[in-house]
Amino acid sequence: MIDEEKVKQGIRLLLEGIGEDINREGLLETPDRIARMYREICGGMEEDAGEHLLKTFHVDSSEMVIEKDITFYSTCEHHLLPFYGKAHIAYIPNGKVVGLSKLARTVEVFARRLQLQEQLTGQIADALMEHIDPKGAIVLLEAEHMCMTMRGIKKPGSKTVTLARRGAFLRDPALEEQFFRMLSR
Ligand SMILES: Nc1nc2c(ncn2[C@@H]2O[C@H](COP(=O)(O)OP(=O)(O)OP(=O)(O)O)[C@@H](O)[C@H]2O)c(=O)[nH]1
Ligand SMILES: [Zn+2]
Repeated sequence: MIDEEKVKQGIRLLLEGIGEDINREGLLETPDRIARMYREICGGMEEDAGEHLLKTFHVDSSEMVIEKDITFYSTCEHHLLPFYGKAHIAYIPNGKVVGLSKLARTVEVFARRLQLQEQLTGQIADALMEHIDPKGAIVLLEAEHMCMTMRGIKKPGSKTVTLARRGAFLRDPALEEQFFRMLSR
């Protein structure tokens, strides 16, 4: 549960820490605004992916389903700076599928937390395995980390690519190849 009062106190301290005047006009509402913003960008902490993956539809096919180019924004737990990019998800149904929007909702649940990209990728794949019980799932994330671009090493344009394979995607390299082929079409 996000404690907005604590976030506000923290932001006031941060502003004082960097030498700002917390009483100047432009900053008066900033602690309050940032507390509301954290409720949004860390809102996934209060959500369970299972709620979105509850409703399933029966299918006879066990052909791969891919949802690609899902834009996501997350926050790096080391620097509290954004990392953002595209998520590509595929799974092989085992008698049931979920509504397509629910794949993007699953990405949102885990992206709207303080994260590591590798962990975010794995959590999405694990949620699909747990709640849809597919034959396999694979998640590819490509993202730019602001902590790598606007500060520190300063490498704008560098992309971090992470992959999580589960079930049949671990056992059968041909499935992984099919996923990459379909992504690049
Ligand atoms: N593996 C991984 N590392 C990340 C992620 N986001 C940020 N990092 C890295 O976390 C590391 C933190 O390194 P530290 O040496 O503790 O922090 P730092 O002194 O700010 O490091 P620099 O960024 O190199 O200036 C950096 O190398 C970041 O690039 C992520 O999602 N996954
Ligand atoms: Zn970072």
